[in-house]
Amino acid sequence: LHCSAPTRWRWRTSEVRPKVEFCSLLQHAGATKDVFTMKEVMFYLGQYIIQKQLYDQKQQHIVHCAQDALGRVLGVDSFSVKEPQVLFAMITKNLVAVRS
Ligand SMILES: C[C@@H](c1ccc(Cl)cc1)n1cnc(-c2ccccc2)c1-c1c(C(=O)NCCN2CCN(C3CCCCC3)CC2)[nH]c2cc(Cl)ccc12
Repeated sequence: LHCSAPTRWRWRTSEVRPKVEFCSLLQHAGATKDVFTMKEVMFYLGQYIIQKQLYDQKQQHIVHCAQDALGRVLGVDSFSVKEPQVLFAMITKNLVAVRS
């Protein structure tokens, strides 16, 4: 089990406030608020990646974001969705806990 990934309970209950630029990405994907559960953050990020076609057509678990705001926010040119720990570490840098 990925110890750094939020436990299932925290996934749905604790709320986070994304930092400004990160929040505009989520709103681009259809979010209409500025406080989310982690589950919602991941849902909207998934939608963002799909809408902007950032995933590799051949290897669909690879996301290329060097030319996108997502890359600036996460601080990487690409990542694999098969490395949740790496992903959570990058994403949590852009979140402020609201209610643990
Ligand atoms: C299990 C989940 C996940 C969730 C969290 C983590 Cl840390 C890793 C992985 N996941 C598995 N593949 C994806 C994925 C792959 C390519 C493009 C978009 C999403 C996702 C991601 C979801 C999501 O909410 N996923 C719903 C079901 N997915 C199935 C895959 N579907 C895609 C398959 C490739 C072709 C496009 C659709 C999209 C819906 N949210 C994410 C946000 C980011 Cl920053 C990165 C990845 C995802």
